[in-house]
Amino acid sequence: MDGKGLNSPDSHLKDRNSPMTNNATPDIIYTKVDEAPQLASVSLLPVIQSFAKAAGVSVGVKDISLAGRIIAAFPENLRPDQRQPDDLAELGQLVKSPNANVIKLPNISASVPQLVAAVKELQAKGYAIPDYPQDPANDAEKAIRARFDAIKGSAVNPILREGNSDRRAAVAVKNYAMSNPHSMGAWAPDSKTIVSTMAGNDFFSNEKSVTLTAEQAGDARIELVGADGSITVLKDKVSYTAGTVVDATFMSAKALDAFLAEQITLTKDAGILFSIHLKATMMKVSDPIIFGHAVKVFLQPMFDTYGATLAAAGISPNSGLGALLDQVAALPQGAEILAAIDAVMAERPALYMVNSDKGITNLHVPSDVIIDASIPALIRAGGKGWGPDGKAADTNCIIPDSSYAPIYDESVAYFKETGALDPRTAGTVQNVGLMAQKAEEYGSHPTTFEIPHAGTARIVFANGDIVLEHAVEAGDIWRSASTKQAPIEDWVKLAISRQKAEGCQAIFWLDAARAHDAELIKYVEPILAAAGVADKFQIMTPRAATRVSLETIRKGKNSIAISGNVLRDYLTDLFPILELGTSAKMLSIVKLMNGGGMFETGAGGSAPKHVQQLAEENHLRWDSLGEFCALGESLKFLAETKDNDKARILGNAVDRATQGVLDNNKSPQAKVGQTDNRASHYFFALYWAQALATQNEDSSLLATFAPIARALEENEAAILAELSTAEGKPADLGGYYLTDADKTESVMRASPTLVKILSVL
Ligand SMILES: NC(=O)C1=CN([C@@H]2O[C@H](COP(=O)(O)OP(=O)(O)OC[C@H]3O[C@@H](n4cnc5c(N)ncnc54)[C@H](OP(=O)(O)O)[C@@H]3O)[C@@H](O)[C@H]2O)C=CC1
Ligand SMILES: O=C(O)CCC(=O)C(=O)O
Ligand SMILES: [Mg+2]
Repeated sequence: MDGKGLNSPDSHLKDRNSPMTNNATPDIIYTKVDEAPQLASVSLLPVIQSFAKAAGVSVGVKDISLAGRIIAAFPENLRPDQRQPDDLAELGQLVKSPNANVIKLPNISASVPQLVAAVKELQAKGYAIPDYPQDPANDAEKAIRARFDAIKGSAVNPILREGNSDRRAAVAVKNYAMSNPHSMGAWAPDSKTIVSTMAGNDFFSNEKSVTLTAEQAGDARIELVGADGSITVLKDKVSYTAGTVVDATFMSAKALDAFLAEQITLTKDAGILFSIHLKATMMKVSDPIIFGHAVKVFLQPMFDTYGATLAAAGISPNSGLGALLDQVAALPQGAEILAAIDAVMAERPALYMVNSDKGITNLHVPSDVIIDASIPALIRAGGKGWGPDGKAADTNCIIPDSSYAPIYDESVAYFKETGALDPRTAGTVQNVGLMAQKAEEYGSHPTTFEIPHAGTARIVFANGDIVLEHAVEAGDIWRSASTKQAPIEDWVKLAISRQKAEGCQAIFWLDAARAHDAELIKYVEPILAAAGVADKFQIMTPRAATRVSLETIRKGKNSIAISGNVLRDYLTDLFPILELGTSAKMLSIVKLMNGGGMFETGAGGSAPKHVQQLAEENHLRWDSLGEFCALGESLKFLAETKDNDKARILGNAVDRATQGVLDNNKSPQAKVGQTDNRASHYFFALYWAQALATQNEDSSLLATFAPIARALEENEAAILAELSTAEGKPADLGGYYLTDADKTESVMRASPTLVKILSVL
């Protein structure tokens, strides 16, 4: 793709996006993202657009990629032809309108190393984007840094997710997984794998929470009162509405460091791998700091000697060992410090590896090990992580904060006791997640602070009330999160309707002993009682709910986990990865609170490993099943909201095509020579056209698609041959964050025969 917005006048795909040429909002918005899902879109989107166009449905594109967002943030630095509009801001408005119908693919939530790399690539391509100021020295740099900070981490999802989350495996997908089980590692009862978490002085144990009265609502201030009474304003204005649940908590830096030091010793003594699992992208302020502590404590003897030198050179451990090694190498004392690092590493426990062939450790990049995907993959593998010797080994999974660690601890304990889950017979755990309007920790970015000096951190509410305050020390990580009343009520109602639809077990994963959860329970119980459905639901701590849910699905039964935002994220990778092998196949619906719909594709990420494989051997293993499911839902939603019968027929045909891809085993596989993403899109198009050609509800659609189906059938061998000619050889995409449009197109649309057949529509 080129750097221009896909809806900008000269953008490459624009010419084919004819529905975008008129000014009306397209019926459906598809998102341009990054990495593997974006590569897949270059092949799949033209299929979708041409089929939809033939049915009078327009599909437009908005660019929410990392590169696109960076370009949109610095218009004054760029030539007019390089600029592009702020599509994310536009989409952020659209999702608040009842007309919204968005298909949202996973985008990069960038860590600092990813952001820096993307900027470097753009600069090399002639975009005069400023450098990311690691340590802003003046107001101008602070302003630049603020723009980058708005792009960093989970900057897209919190803006678009104006509704709560309904994630589950479509019935066809679950049935397929049961009859075609993925491999599961065996769990040994004597596995030494453990989950370790802080015993106190963390976010969980320090949490305080309050539901605001009308008097307390309004503009509040967050401040730090020093021992001498001096007041440092941390945030001068946060606005709250009545009924909002506001939490405040902190993690003690001293307690964290002591915990990490203990874990290093414990891991070494146990002879297992050391691994830390965080969400440095979604918790973009707190978790990179925690990650930095881990890097620092791991390398403590080196920091004791050279810490001041590193600090003077502006080198922070928060960006990870990878960046630190690069920066240290450039120092005059570089060789000496690198030798000191090697000496420390030799004494430390072996590290869990991201890529043992390339020497990339758990501590290299804060966004390489993302807890929602990393721990489930380890559990799926029978509790094994990869060590530096390239061999699988038992692992200490360190999750500093204890709020959510119990779900993994209980899973590990359960599988040690009972052995791995059997995907052939397991039921499913669906999720209803509280997520709308930046609920809970999701929205805590602007209200998280690394405390500059000892004192009392507190929130002063509009009427002067101070109900949330903590004695803190320098370096402590203090954070406040809030959850509005309307999203909470909407979430409980969504849970009621999902439970009614499924008729299965439904559990609110809430801990009455946790301050925040206790406030939520005060909302949940009366709503359930008023609806007369209290007996259909249970409320359990996350640990107890984990055990009960695992026992339920082991019996082949189903459960609905009704959870807060972080657990939504964790559970919608954990259960799918165990049940289906991956979370990419999930149906992920966001019922927008103002009436629109957003259909996310899968529950996972942007699979950087897959891009690497494509570049090395021109095989893309990305599975677009999530996109197929989202497309079907989006079309059916369009049919309902706009009373569009053709959209309904198109949507039902998508479901049949998806079923066809599954039944005929046409999903991508891992190796060169096997079906890949592009070939699976051909089969999807074939089955979609066949479904439209064999329905009897709309004769014009039948007339349009019968010849298309025939042409696709007749040219199967030619198309597959064209798609596979380049397999096994390197593929040049002309970039990573900003790939070259023509090069990417020639890789991803490698069958001229297929392109020609679609061009008829
Ligand atoms: N909603 C969003 O926008 C999300 C974005 N992200 C972003 O994605 C990036 C990578 O995150 P990470 O935690 O590594 O998670 P990913 O889900 O991208 O990757 C984990 C692994 O899951 C498997 N996988 C994921 N999707 C697919 C798919 N469609 N088809 C086949 N396999 C798949 C792959 O494993 P294998 O090849 O071994 O089968 C992959 O290596 C980060 O930048 C993160 O911020 C992450 C989560 C959600
Ligand atoms: O927003 C993000 O950074 C990641 C979101 C995610 O992982 C999810 O919603 O499952
Ligand atoms: Mg996730």
